[in-house]
Amino acid sequence: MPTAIPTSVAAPIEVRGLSKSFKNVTAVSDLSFSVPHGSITGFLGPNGSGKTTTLRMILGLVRPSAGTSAVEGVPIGALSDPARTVGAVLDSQSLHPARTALDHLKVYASAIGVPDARARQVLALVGLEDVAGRKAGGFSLGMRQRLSLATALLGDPRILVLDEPANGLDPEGIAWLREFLKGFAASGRTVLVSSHILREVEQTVDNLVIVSRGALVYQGRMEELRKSQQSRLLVASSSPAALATALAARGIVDARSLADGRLAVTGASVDAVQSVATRAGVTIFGTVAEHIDLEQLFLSMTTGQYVAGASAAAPSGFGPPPPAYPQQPGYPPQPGYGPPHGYPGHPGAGPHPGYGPPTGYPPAYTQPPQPTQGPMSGGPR
Ligand SMILES: Nc1ncnc2c1ncn2[C@@H]1O[C@H](COP(=O)(O)OP(=O)(O)OP(=O)(O)O)[C@@H](O)[C@H]1O
Repeated sequence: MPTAIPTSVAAPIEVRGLSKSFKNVTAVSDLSFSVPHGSITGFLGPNGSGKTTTLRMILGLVRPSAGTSAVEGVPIGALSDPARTVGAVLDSQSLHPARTALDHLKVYASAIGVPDARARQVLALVGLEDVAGRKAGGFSLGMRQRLSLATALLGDPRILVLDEPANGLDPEGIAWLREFLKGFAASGRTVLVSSHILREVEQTVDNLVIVSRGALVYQGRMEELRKSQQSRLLVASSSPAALATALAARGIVDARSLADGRLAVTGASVDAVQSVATRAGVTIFGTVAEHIDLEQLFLSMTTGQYVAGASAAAPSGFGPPPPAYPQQPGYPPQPGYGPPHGYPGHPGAGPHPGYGPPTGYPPAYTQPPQPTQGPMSGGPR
């Protein structure tokens, strides 16, 4: 049985109307979202979309220009036991190169008031026990990432905040991280992990917050986003307007005119469109099925520069690719975000070897009072 993790009634992380400007740069703009209990929430957006700034505001390392953020219902500075509550990895480069992995962890363990023995425990959790005595300066990027993660785990936190942890990891490292995070969440804990590549975290996260230019463009479950991937037919015909009218009369209402004169029809088969066209006296010159995958959806939400995969296969003479794919119904930011109803545990995310109960994750222990230094790797900037 997993160790019971005491959870607060409040969401693990909640931000409301958060904004940050640096001189004339607006990094984050009126951002609101909440991270549900037990979720692995992906915080996604292109480079420069304000992810790091947001995470730093949540962690109390950057002062917001407006808005608030709360960890388990209170501003991070008001937490009575910050190291037990939240661990963070913001920058894996900030390790002392001359210090061994074990010594590095002991320094931080002492700073947050946990026993030295915890340093070896967390090294084992991240698979670095064999290099405990090696200097961090000689570590690969992947090993540094693991050591930073071990540092964040020292306080046995209920929440992990990770900024682009997959950066520079090879596929094996990414797969390891995925299993590690799933094990962490399966033990009832919560993860907020940022990335600029949806594909990188697609198989890891079960909840998403997507930002573009500092503002929210989507918040919801990964499953919902997956469901919204749909195919549409691009139909070239003698009269797109007449075809659209005839389709609408048969209940096929999602038909949009494209700039190249084709009609993009969702929710109908080629045969159905052909049959409606024939009855309406419209000649069909050609149809192309177009599938929208998650990455394209992500691009359309964050940059509006969706490139139609099917356009290359379109019959010649149909002009340029269609314009940006319109935003899906239900995607615009919705007011009043709260934790989704009936948020389930991660499907199939059971205990994993090397992490998670019953074998990997050690039972919680009582810590002495917290000193001044927090559990975050990398200091305030
Ligand atoms: N200390 C700062 N001073 C001035 N501008 C800043 C500062 N920190 C961030 N910015 C700017 O704010 C914007 C958002 O940056 P931020 O690092 O938060 O984005 P990001 O989504 O984390 O990007 P990346 O994935 O590239 O790290 C960028 O335009 C960045 O240049």
